[in-house]
Amino acid sequence: MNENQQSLLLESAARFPPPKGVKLSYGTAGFRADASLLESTVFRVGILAALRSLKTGSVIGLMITASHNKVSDNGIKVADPSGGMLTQDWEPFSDAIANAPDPHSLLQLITEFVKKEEIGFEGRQPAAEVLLGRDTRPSGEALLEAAKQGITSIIGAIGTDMGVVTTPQLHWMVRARNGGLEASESSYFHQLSTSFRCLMDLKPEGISKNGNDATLLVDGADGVGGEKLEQFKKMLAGLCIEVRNRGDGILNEGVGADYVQKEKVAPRSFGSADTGLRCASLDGDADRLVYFSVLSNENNKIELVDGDKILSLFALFIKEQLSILNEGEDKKGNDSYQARLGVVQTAYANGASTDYLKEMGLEVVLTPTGVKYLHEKAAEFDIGIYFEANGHGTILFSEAFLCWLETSHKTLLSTSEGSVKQKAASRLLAVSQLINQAVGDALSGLLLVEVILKYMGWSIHRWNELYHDLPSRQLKVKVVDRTAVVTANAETVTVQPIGIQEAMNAEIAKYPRGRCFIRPSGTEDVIRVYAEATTQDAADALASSVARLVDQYLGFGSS
Ligand SMILES: CC(=O)N[C@H]1[C@@H](OP(=O)(O)O)O[C@H](CO)[C@@H](O)[C@@H]1O
Ligand SMILES: [Mg+2]
Repeated sequence: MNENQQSLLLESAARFPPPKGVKLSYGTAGFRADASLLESTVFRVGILAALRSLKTGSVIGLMITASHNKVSDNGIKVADPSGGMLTQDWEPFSDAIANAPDPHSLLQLITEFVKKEEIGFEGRQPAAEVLLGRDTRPSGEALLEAAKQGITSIIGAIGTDMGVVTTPQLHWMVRARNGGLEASESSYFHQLSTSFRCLMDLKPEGISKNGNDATLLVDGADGVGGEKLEQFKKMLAGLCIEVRNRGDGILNEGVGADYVQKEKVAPRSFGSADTGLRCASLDGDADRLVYFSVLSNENNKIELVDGDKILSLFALFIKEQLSILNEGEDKKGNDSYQARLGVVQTAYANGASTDYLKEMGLEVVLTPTGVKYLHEKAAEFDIGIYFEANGHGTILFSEAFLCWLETSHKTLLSTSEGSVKQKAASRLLAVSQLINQAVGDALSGLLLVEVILKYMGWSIHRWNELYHDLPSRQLKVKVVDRTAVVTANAETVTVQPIGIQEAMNAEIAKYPRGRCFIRPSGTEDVIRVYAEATTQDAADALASSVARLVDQYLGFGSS
């Protein structure tokens, strides 16, 4: 780095002093905190994004959002060239610069990192480009400006403001730009609506209705997703959507996918008048989706159709299309492609969903919590479907498989057998266009659910009957130091503190089909406890006894 660059960094960093006594970490999903604490972090992540763009020679994304957190919080996440999450190799650097106490120590960290990563400052003009987006939080505009100043304190880097967008829209745009395509909201809406229409046109004739033609009611969490869907729904012929909570109330307060999934109650503006209808809920930045239906007679209680069931529905549909494509191919010895279809879940997936997927003959892989881990694993399959129980997930298609699919789609003969197969190939190609390949996306996920329900002729209730969830309970325990809990085997086993797993095993053994694990949260200062058993009382009792163990081993009275 030359002297001009160094003095520009020192001068601009001096305008964004970090708050005293606050330690931030990149965490499960970027930096998150009260918005008033974030200006300097966001400025510094702007520098990081510009460096990442220089290093990769590609466009990078920066999204200002705190997702389902309260409206006074905010946060920042980085999108890598593929549109996926920032490479985990750069997380320690992001933590280090976010916490550097003054401009000189910041400059030193940057200088060392640039040298280690061999980042060159010469070449193309502009040398680096970062796409910026934000959700509807009032603090977003000022934070976006701070991020822009971080970007432009790297000479030759520019920041392009994409305005108020959902998190998945921004990731999609980064992926599109790096693939040489147009990165705009209209091209995103165009791709989704075109592939949606294509799938609707390919649904089999004579499917019985089962009530799935009724209006879909959507809870927009009073955030960006509701706004966008209200705009977008006009382009979706054949689907009737009513969006509620689209920004007139307080973001995430008694609304949104996180609230609905964790509390298992209907969000604000939904009630007994909606009993039995098909409803969906988005989170604050529209990267999570759950479905639900209000139960009659019971106070705001719902039938929850969570991420595990969305995953199961997708897996069922994809598997069916693959078997149509491969029918009879073994006998003929043609160039059929045995696509590897796999599903990825975390330990939070309901045990009944994992059993169901295994019974379908699918390869099921567990990873630690956090989309970055699930996404990485899903990318190892030809078709990898991943979902967290909370509704974040997508389907990834390998380049090799898509290439084969496009070729066979073209060459399939228009014999009766060929046309059936050609339709299956068309459906899979349309799914790869509809479903966001960069990151979990509530809007594209919702369209795929809707089209599959239409294809099957299923109501939300029929879908929910795929399997019955085992009763479960989640608890949080405050401890002295949550890093004292160390887990292994995708967080299913606790290796530290020593002895706690054996004590947990003794509790688990008391309940038929009992399952329980603990882990430190990556977004809150707590230990999370998850328990599952054959009855709600048993799941509650198991969770409480393990929470007591956590408190004994690690709580404030333990030392
Ligand atoms: C049990 C649970 O829902 N955990 C969530 C939550 O992470 P924790 O590390 O559990 O706090 O937030 C993450 C980011 O949104 C999400 O990926 C994850 O699934
Ligand atoms: Mg979110």
